Amino acid sequence: MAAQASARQVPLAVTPLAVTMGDPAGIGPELAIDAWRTRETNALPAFALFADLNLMRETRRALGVDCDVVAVPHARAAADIFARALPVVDVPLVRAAQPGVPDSQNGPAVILAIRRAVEAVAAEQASAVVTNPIAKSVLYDAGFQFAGHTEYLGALASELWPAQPAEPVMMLASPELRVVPVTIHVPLKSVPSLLTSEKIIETARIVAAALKQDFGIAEPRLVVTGLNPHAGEDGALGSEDRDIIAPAIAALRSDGIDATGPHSADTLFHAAARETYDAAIAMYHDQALIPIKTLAFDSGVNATLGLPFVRTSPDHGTAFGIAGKGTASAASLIAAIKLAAEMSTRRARTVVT
Ligand SMILES: NC(=O)C1=CN([C@@H]2O[C@H](COP(=O)(O)OP(=O)(O)OC[C@H]3O[C@@H](n4cnc5c(N)ncnc54)[C@H](O)[C@@H]3O)[C@@H](O)[C@H]2O)C=CC1
Ligand SMILES: NCC(=O)COP(=O)(O)O
Repeated sequence: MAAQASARQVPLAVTPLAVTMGDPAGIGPELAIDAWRTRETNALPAFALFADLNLMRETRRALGVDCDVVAVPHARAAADIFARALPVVDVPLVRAAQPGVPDSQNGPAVILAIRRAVEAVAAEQASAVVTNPIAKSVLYDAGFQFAGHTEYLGALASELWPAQPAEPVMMLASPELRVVPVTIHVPLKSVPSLLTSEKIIETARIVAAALKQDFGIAEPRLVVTGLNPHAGEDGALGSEDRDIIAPAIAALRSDGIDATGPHSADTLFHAAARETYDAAIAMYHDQALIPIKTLAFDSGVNATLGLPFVRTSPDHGTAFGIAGKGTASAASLIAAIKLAAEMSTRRARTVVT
């Protein structure tokens, strides 16, 4: 007899989120303090910050804000402390961070904070991961082998959840728009050779499943962009649209997925067009991210789909130019924290054991 599926209810109210410090010289530390300080007005769930304890105390002191910073031994302990203090799981840096001055010597601690946060979810001490921005080139100098969080989280998922599939897909989501780049952190000149029908199909399947599971959309509508101007103009302006993208859409449709295209990317993001779909699958990074960062820089959230755990992040980067000044907006981090809580709540309701 087949094993009967049953829903496992994770007690989310007492399972904090795991938030990472990001680059300690960027705006991540001050945004985490800002998010904590607005926890009541923004109705934020409890979170534990995986960061250097001294960094957080120094950041609070430099900003001159009221925020008690308390060390906790693990993420779950944050639940009892969050109402009165910012709970920090200490991940020590090797050198004191200076706002706006990235230091690759601190790269290993930045990477370790991400790993520790994911391990906390694997150990059911945290319900989801929210990452603050990292500077990729600084981490590359420290020997980081992955293009960004998205790719690193895919590797961590395979290591920590070996029995579950992990195919990380980047989505940027806001109330105005959801976009997904099929190719992510690659040079523009490599995009045509990396695009395959299989990659587009796999990405779109993951997006359709996530729109149902994580966003509660029963019948997701996808649009797929072309690669070339005017989606190739019947092959006159490039063949990828006709030979790679169109067959992928046909395969998705025959699988019952409501996908249309290839559409001209330049006319897919105006207000009336956005009403016609739940997510736009784009062929490369800037094709997807320019429209959402233009429309929704403050509310945009980067979510990694296709993993056995929930991960979100603000849509912006480390903003070294304004780090330490206390002027950075925490709106996108706050939106990321809220979305992580919503996504993990939805998943907890449908976890099958
Ligand atoms: N999730 C992540 O880890 C991401 C990391 N990055 C990294 O960030 C670094 C810098 O990238 P940039 O392209 O310069 O993008 P950026 O987002 O750091 O900065 C772009 C512009 O937006 C402003 N800005 C960014 N966030 C802001 C905020 N919260 N409040 C007010 N103004 C804000 C900055 O001051 C700057 O003028 C790169 O090394 C990149 O790898 C970029 C995007 C995402
Ligand atoms: N431009 C988006 C970005 O760089 C975020 O990448 P990741 O670090 O979340 O993979």
